[in-house]
Amino acid sequence: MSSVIFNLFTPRDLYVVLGVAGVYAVIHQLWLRPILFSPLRKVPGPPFGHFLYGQFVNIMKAEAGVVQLEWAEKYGPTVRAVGPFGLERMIFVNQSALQRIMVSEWINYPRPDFMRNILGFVAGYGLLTVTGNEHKLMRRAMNPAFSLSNLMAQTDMYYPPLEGLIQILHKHIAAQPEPEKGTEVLVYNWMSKVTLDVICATAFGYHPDSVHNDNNELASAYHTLLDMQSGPNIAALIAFMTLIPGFDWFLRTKFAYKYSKYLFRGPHIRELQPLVESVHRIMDVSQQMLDEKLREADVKDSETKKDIMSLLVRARMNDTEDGYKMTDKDLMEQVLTFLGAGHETTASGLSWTLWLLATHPEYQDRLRAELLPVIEANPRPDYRTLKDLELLDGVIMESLRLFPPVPMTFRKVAQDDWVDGVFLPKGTLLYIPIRVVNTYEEIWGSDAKEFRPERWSNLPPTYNSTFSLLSFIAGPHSCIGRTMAIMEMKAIMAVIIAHFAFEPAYEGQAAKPTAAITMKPEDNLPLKVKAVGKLPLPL
Ligand code: HEM
Repeated sequence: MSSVIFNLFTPRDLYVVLGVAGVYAVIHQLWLRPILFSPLRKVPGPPFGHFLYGQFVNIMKAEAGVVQLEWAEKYGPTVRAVGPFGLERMIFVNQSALQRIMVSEWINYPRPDFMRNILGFVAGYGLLTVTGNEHKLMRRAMNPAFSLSNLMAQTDMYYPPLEGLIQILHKHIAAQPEPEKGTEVLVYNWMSKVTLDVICATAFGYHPDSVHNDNNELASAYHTLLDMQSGPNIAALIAFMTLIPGFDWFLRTKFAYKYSKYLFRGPHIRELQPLVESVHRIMDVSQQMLDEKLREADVKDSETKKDIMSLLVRARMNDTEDGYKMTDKDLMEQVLTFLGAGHETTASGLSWTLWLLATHPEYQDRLRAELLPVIEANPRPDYRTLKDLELLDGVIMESLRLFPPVPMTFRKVAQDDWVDGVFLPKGTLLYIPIRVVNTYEEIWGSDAKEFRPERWSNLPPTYNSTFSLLSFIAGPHSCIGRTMAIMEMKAIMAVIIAHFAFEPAYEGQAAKPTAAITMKPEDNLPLKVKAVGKLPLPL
């Protein structure tokens, strides 16, 4: 047979045929499939866009979620858009679709590989990356550490770093030539230090004191990592992770760390050097924290420790019904996950809350009036006290709604399925529209984009407690740290607003959210801060 083919075609002819087939495959992937053949081509949505990058260019230019919200408002709750290299993505806003994707059929909608690789590399191959049965078992093992009783017992741990910040800000202001005029601070940087100290205390019983210590190893490594978070850098990382199998694993090796200066040179790749270095520095400190936990586990008084890792290490010693046990390696990945998932998200949430209060002074004054008597009575309010403060609750929830620290996430279709009457072929990419749903007029009303904390005391009839606020998403992969994050934000906001007033740093200042994995302020949010009230300085 092969000799017949060789008699018909010369090797040159074969090269030509292969070349033509290759060119056709590229044209098919880039244009013919999305325009003519894809089963999704008739779903309403924006035009094709850039000939190579589709709508990706518009997405990258805008704030996270804004373009997608415009599409949902223009084309309806089911939207299809073409991304880079002809790859389509679907957006579903309706509750029925979100219910299927995130809750009832969640196993058929895992996180896509590129996302798991990136998350695994920067935030550990733990709960954020596992899926299916492995996820069920891991989550079950971790749930008790996030129980309400444990969170209530941890509230006290929020205050030492916060009180350190209060003292530093008072000193800064007092040192100004005209203290009554206040001083300018980079709000995000301070919130990031406080939340790093809080997560280290609550998750590991470790006290880096980054609020006082500018050179703290962990804080400076995160600082480098977060400074690199930009749309183009994330896009480049996605491209590397998709095109080079095992690339995330390679970046984690000691070899990549040791030779990063030589390996990562040249355009688009040089950003990998600080990234690899900071991830390895974070891994080194995480390993030290874990070693300490494992040593402590043998000590008798470790029974009294309430931090999350102590609970996980102790739980590992007991037999479980399903026989699931975390290995030392699993525990190490969880350390990275708690640091990655629980620190910067909360810092961004707090920063956006202060931005909203700085630009809505009437709410700031009302909030302070609610908080002052509480903080005067007890400078370290407990869980129940914080939970019952109505305006504080409205302010935090409204901030998480308008500026969700994770503005979107992705899922892929594992097996062909139908959602809201649309056939989704295996492999289709789904954009989970967190910020879109949070500000969708059909759910929230015509003032959906406005900051109106009182709406939380009188929610619209279209509101659904699981699917109308997606800041922590829904279903088995929803944020395990949700209650902890809200509590921590409330405690920090209560004390800060009782002590200080915040104003925009300059006239015409605008919010500048990054369009990367998390939505932090691009300029680290400069704000003017002034001392208010006559509360005693924390000891
Ligand atoms: C305001 C703060 C926070 C926000 C907005 C937030 C948001 C989210 C979102 C949207 C997800 C789902 C991501 C996805 O599936 O693609 C998630 C998952 C997760 N979050 Fe959070 N988070 C916050 C704080 C925390 C804290 C404090 C912790 C832990 C101490 C934490 C730990 C996790 C973990 C482990 C997951 C993975 C859950 C799973 O797949 O089972 N988060 N978070």
